[in-house]
Amino acid sequence: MKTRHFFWRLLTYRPILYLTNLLMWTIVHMIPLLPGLATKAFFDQLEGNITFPYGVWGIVALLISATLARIMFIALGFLTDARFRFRISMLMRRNLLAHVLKQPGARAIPCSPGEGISNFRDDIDQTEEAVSWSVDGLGLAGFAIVASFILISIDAQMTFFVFVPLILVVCTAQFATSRIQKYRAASREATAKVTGSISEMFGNVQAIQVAGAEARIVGRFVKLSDQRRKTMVKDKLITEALSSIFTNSVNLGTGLILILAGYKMRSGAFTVGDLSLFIYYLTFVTQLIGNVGNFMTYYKQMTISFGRLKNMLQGTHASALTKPAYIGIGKDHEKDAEASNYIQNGPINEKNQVEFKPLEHLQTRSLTYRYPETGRGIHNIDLNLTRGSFTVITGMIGSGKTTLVRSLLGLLPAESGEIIWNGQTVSNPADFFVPPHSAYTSQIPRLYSDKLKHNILLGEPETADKLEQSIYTAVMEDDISNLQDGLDTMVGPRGVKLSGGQAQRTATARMLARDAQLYVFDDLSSALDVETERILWERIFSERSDATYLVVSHRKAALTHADHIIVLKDGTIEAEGTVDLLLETSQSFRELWYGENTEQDIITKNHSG
Ligand SMILES: Nc1ncnc2c1ncn2[C@@H]1O[C@H](COP(=O)(O)OP(=O)(O)OP(=O)(O)O)[C@@H](O)[C@H]1O
Repeated sequence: MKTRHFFWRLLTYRPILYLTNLLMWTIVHMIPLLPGLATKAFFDQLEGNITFPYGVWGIVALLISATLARIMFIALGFLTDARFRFRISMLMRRNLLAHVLKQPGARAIPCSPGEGISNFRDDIDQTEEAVSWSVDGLGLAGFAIVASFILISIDAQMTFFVFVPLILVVCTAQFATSRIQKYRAASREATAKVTGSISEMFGNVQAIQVAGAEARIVGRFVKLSDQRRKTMVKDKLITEALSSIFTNSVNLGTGLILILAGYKMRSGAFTVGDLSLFIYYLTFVTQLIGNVGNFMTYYKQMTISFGRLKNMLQGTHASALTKPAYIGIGKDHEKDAEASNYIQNGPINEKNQVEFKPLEHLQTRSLTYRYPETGRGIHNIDLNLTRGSFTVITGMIGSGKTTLVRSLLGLLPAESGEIIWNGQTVSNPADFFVPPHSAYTSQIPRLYSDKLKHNILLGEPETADKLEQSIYTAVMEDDISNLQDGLDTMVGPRGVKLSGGQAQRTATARMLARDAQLYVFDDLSSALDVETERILWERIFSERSDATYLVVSHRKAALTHADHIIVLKDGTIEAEGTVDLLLETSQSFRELWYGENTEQDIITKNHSG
């Protein structure tokens, strides 16, 4: 989609509101034609060139009325402008957020969270600004046409000198366009890097402290800030230079009018009234030039912002940004068919519309995903899970276990292959693999700054039985009784007030608080001791023996329960079968099995091999 199409879609998002806004600002810009003529009449009356029917006071009354009317229309214009611009920016932010939430979880945004925030804030503001400035065009053009007509009829030569600056400025602005784009893109990128760096620093304070890396991190931040300073100065400089060209070319025009008028008035061909009209209109021509210049600059800057917003969409058509949707303000939403659905189900209600199908058999055929950055991942994976089975995926570090689980669940977009649930292909795994079809605990638990209870329920209705049961199964009951506020304990940002094991079990309890056909665990062992993990599996089996399990682990506690084990190596299945079979046939499996207490040896061996 080209920038102009995007721009047009924004203009027509709320057509009546836009047209009302356009009308208000057209009147605001056209009204000055009247006081200009009244001022000319005032001086012509004083000079005795004309006789105005209501005398000098009639002219003064006309001037005051025109000014008051203009003030009123400016006020109305601001009201309509605010209503319009906030609607379009909210629509874009809403649609962008909905898009991010719909993306495969592990690839939701193509940049750091800080850069993402910068896209949401600055690029949308920039777009809103450009669209908002477009309402001045019609009124200013109308003013220019009528004013030129009047001025040419008085003195064509003088009129030329009024409009020379305008022509100059338009040419200069066109010439400077490529520079503006270049500097704006650089300053946006530098700002996004600084924001990204701040968010990374805040998110990793502990890692920075324990590595004693404060000085280096601050040094990097200073470097990024310095780059930003340089690009911002260039950006600001060219913007201000253009604006100064706009203003000064008009000043030049005024000077020329005064010199020319002096000569002409001496010969009596030009009246004081004519001069007042030229000077009066020139003020508005100044505004016209400034506004045209501003609009051109904002439009160019919007082109950059649009490019960055498209990048956030990761290949989805840019019309997704302007798709009409419920935005939560104004009366319009009541008419919006989506509104009631949205309020009940949230922005990604497709998930709730997938028909529930109890699991009998789950397969993957030739499932492949490679990370674009490294080309590593998984290749041609065939999985077979039957109802009630316990399948363990194991393998050395970096062998592709997490990638496999994420690709299956739609958290990564599979490059090729098929996922088949009860013989039917799952077309959109990200929407399908959620409760009640499946529940998932990731390797790194994601907790929110909220009560422990709310972190487990995460929006599920609070039923004491379910909460208690999931806490017990996740072996958390002792931890909760030892916490000062029990289930009401605030866990802090990202769960920092909990130990790694407590956070992992909170995430497990969250998963178990949801009824699901398939439970997927990605490596509980990273934060659980062997004994706690053993108890956890025992409780899970005694309470949910009918469910199906897919578990990433290299611990005996999980491997001994497995009906089927898959050994991954370099993203492909190296061996599969039961513990006994694999102990006989797979060297990698033997290393994992016998090396449980010497994991470091395996890591070293794997890396050196
Ligand atoms: N976000 C990423 N971008 C690029 N490459 C990645 C990314 N995540 C993982 N990889 C690469 O893909 C391969 C498989 O990684 P994956 O995380 O699936 O392995 P794993 O077996 O789960 O490892 P671990 O046991 O450490 O959890 C690795 O070589 C890794 O370097």
